[in-house]
Amino acid sequence: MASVLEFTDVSIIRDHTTILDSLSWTVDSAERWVILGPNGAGKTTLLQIAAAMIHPSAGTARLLDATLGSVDVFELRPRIGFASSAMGRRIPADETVLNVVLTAAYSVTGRWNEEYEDVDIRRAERVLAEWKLSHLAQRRFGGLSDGEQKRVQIARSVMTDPELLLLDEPAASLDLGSREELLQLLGGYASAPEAPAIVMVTHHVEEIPPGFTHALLLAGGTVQAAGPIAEVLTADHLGRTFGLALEVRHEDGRFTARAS
Ligand SMILES: Nc1ncnc2c1ncn2[C@@H]1O[C@H](COP(=O)(O)OP(=O)(O)OP(=O)(O)O)[C@@H](O)[C@H]1O
Repeated sequence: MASVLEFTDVSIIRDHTTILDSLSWTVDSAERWVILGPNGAGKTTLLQIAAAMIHPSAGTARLLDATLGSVDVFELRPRIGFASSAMGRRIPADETVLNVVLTAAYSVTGRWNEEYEDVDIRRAERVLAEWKLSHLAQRRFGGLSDGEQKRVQIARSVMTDPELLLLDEPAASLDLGSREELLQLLGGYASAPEAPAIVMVTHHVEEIPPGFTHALLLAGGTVQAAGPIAEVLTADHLGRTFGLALEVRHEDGRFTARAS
């Protein structure tokens, strides 16, 4: 199994504050990771390094066999899919769903004057079908529901067939039906052997799709626990990470947690 991400003693320091503290972590190509931790733990910052958007202040971050700092990030980024609400806000509201997904092939948001190839259009249509969006292909992005917009952002992030897929809180703000629909799609995608390595940040264990294999718990910029999901998402580890006594259940590939 090849590693797609390898962090060694990675720290991020901003304004004299240590946001990530000497973090070491490896993700292999067949693994699907979830990152959990309280507000301000450093989850989004960690994902930004994994997306080659920021460099470590100290330590070494290797992504897809390249070391950040000695590689052209503009060559690296198209190989990494990234969906977050911050990126969603940059998508023009009047763009059609088909074009939002299609423009990923050219790493731009908004369709300007690119000439698209038939092969890209066919792939975009296939990706839309995979994420149950075909019926919305000609609708404007800004007019979609939150749940539909999240699915479009994920479809866009997988359009380039990435080797690493990063998802920052994909189920945040969704109603129960939209969340379950998204988790079913994500679970199906994650379970396919040809899917890329996936790293997903979430606030809730209930939002972890079935098929995820590993978990990393982060608090105060340090790793509290990391490894196979069933060994990490225990009442002990989660309780320590969130600072309260918890009861955790794991049934049919899904987790629930509540104060005990
Ligand atoms: N440029 C910066 N300068 C100073 N502090 C920063 C900077 N960027 C982030 N931080 C701080 O670093 C900490 C970690 O932020 P980050 O967004 O990574 O956390 P998070 O775990 O994703 O939080 P949340 O769950 O609330 O989204 C926060 O306390 C944040 O205020």
